[in-house]
Amino acid sequence: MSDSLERLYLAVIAAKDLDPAVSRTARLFQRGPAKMAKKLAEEAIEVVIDAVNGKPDAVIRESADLLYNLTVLWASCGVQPEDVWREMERREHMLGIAEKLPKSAVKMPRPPTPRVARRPIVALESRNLRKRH
Ligand SMILES: N=c1c2ncn([C@@H]3O[C@H](COP(=O)(O)OP(=O)(O)OP(=O)(O)O)[C@@H](O)[C@H]3O)c2ncn1[C@@H]1O[C@H](COP(=O)(O)O)[C@@H](O)[C@H]1O
Repeated sequence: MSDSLERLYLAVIAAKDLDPAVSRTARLFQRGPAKMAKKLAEEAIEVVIDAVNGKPDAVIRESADLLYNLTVLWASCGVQPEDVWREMERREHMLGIAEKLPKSAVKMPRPPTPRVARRPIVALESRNLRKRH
């Protein structure tokens, strides 16, 4: 999967300076990051709608459009696919470490003890009390 995304990213980089009249990618670069972000968000919503409506074939097609628009946005903000893979590897490594830790080593923080407001202690001594007659 990462190979095909890298090829797509390179195709996007190669197309971004073409004539906007013939290249959708060049058109997106001409319109700028806000337009790219809008297209990405629209594709994400289409994926979500198709998934909720139980249309896996449409989810596949819209996911391919989503990934195309994601690579366009990466390219526009100077993010390379390797940067994303590196972050994914970092997370995988961190989770691997967490899985290997013995359960006893993982200390759960204690819930804070509720603080009860104390009333001042007043000594009641009967000899100081005046008797009512
Ligand atoms: N991989 C893709 C790719 N995936 C999806 N898309 C396009 O993105 C569209 C999704 O956006 P929309 O649903 O909004 O489509 P639309 O409504 O028909 O189009 P617009 O209103 O946005 O013009 C799809 O219909 C595809 O045409 C892609 N366009 C280009 N590429 C690749 O990008 C590279 C550069 O291509 P050009 O941009 O054509 O130079 C080439 O390698 C292409 O294969």
